[in-house]
Amino acid sequence: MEGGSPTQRELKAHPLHSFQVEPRAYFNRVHSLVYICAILGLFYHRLLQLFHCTTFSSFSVFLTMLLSEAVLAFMWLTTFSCRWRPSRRQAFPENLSKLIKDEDLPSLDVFICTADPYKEPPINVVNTALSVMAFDYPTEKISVYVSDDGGSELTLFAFMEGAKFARHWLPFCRENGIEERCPEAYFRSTEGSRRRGDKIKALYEDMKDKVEKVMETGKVSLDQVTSDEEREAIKKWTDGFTRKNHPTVIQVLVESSKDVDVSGHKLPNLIYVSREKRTTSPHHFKAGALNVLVRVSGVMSNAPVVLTLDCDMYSNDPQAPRRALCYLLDPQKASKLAFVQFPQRYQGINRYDTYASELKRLFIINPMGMDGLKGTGYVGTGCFFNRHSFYGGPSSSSSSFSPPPPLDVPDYKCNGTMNGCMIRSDSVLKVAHKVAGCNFEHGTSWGSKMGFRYGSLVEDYFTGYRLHCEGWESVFCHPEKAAFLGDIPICLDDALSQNKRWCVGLLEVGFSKYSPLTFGTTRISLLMGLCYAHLAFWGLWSIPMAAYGFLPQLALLNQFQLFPKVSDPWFYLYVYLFIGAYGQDLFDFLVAGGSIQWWWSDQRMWMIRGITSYLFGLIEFTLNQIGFSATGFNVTSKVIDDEQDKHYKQGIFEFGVPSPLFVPLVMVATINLIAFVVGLAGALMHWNIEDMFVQLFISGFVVVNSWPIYEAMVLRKDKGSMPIETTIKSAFLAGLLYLLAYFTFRI
Ligand SMILES: O=c1ccn([C@@H]2O[C@H](COP(=O)(O)OP(=O)(O)O[C@H]3O[C@H](CO)[C@@H](O)[C@H](O)[C@H]3O)[C@@H](O)[C@H]2O)c(=O)[nH]1
Ligand SMILES: [Mn+2]
Repeated sequence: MEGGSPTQRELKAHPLHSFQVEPRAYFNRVHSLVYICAILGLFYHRLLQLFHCTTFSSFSVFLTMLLSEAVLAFMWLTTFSCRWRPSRRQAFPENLSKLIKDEDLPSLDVFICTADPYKEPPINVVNTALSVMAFDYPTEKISVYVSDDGGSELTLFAFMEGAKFARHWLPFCRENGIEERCPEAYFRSTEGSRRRGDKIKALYEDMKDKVEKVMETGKVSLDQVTSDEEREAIKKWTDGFTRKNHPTVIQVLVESSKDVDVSGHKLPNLIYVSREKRTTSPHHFKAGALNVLVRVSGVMSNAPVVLTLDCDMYSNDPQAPRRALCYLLDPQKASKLAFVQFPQRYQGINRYDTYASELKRLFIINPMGMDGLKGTGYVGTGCFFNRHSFYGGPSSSSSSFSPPPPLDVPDYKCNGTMNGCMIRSDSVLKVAHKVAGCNFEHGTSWGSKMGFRYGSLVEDYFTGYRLHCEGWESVFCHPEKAAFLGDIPICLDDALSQNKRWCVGLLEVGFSKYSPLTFGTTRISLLMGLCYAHLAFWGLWSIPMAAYGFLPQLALLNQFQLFPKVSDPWFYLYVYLFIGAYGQDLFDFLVAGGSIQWWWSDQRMWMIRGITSYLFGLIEFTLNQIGFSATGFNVTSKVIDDEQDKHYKQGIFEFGVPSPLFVPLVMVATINLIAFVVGLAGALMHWNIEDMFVQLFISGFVVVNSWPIYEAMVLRKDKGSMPIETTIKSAFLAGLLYLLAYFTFRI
């Protein structure tokens, strides 16, 4: 470390962090054991049924049920590994300052990725950058790198304006003790909104207006920029410059060693990078962008600590770097610690969390479970890395946090530290352009053994997983106050498409030679491998979901019994399997600070994703494998449409677009409603309700969950209702399915 690590004695007096296994771990273990026995019972019962089948159709129906339940059981077993040792940590940043002087803190490189100015408004990206430039951390030690995969002069222009505003914003925060360092969030807050007419507010509005103006015209004209340097930069957008085909643009907007704010203090470095793109060369999406930043920053500032952020994830806690350092600088952990991950948390979630955007299981519950083993996975944003982890496995020799090696670039003589050379100097810029070129990685280990890993659409998951396989560890840092806050999709199609992309990316890992089931369980540990497998095979949820969404209902309509009747003792096994799984899920959710209402939305979205995102994800992945198509990284829109926003705030589902994802959803909703009504009427009139009770219950449960879909199909007339073509298409397909079932059950 730059100033020497704290000694054991000092650490005893001023601990940097604490760790505790949650008491519920023991309950979880016992319950899991009981549940596993129940699963074995289920298989036994299903096999008995199979042996007693007399017709081919009943045999295939029971076999489908058995296979679906095998998938459910597999997924249950993998969640069990996340429940084995849930743990909780606490960091004590107040002790850090007692052990390490500010001037001895390591420098910090922050990477912010953006990819499309029309889906990710540049003014928001600027806000994210300003919020981290204003971290409660020695400013001259911070360098912020913005990667613009959209290759847009609009984004560069926004950052030119942002750099000027930073000169006012940073001293303003410092002098007034402002906690909220993201300007937009600050001016929205009660305290900030009182600043109407203030100079700082006027400056902010002025910047925003300028950025909005260029956004409207879609172009930056040369009279909109003030200095020669800016004009030269904008001139790089020549006629042949497109987002998919353009040379590297690197613009140093603020240089710490030269530029000061309005009160004379040093500013952080701020560097805009748009890597070279050629249609002939793969660019590996976000992972590729991050690797370019690893190298460009390696040439310019080469900080030992790197923070990665998505463009919408602004800093909500200026202490976040110091919290992360409580772990990264601990001499007992340092040599093996690859990263400290803060959970993804979001602003603007509505009262019901309609689309389960909080993703509590993915971002909080499971990470707490993995943190008790070897550490949580990487989730793409809000993560502080030890730069060493980009270059290979942990070294067994060093016991403390050491400065990273200089970047290995042929003919590169600069020593790779800020003190070494000015980052605007020609020699540094020349190398920086070279390492940002699209051919630089040819024949190197970047993306395979170095940096962020290629080969999956979820580069975050894959990279974290590979680091764990190499022997690195990680830490889940989950303070009450969110360290970073991001945007959520506010219409169903966006939410489901995002999940579909994740699902494809996860399957890419699940079925690769690095599959967590084989590679992971042997390289890390059995339990860690299973935790990773739980995510990798998300797409498989769609199999039992589709089976349970259609089969029991179609069977009910044809009076075919799939489950034991109420008076049969086996009935209680199914009751327990249902209540045990749902109950444990609710329990986990509540313990992690959730409410019943949000849990309800969460389980509903789980079912919705099951037959939409996961199903389409699984199909798309299969098609990709046999070479039919290739999936790209479809960036999630962060633009707020007013009408959608209104609906979201009211908790109304937003359909609106005729998305193919909605087709199976409407089919399930329709078939379940019909099955429930017909089944109930039939049961009340002529058959015995107890025979079909389980099937009736399942249909009823789906109907209750599908309420918003019925509303959108029949009752609503607004723009967010279900497009009529989707309803017609789905009704037609549901009819076909019914006919198919009718003949199957009757042969
Ligand atoms: O070619 C690309 C595509 C995306 N991005 C950036 O990647 C980030 C994440 O993209 P987004 O559309 O917001 O995807 P999400 O699904 O919301 O992102 C989650 O999932 C991704 C993996 O699929 C992770 O990379 C993210 O960190 C994680 O928040 C954004 O800042 C984008 O600008 C790029 O830089 N280059
Ligand atoms: Mn995002």
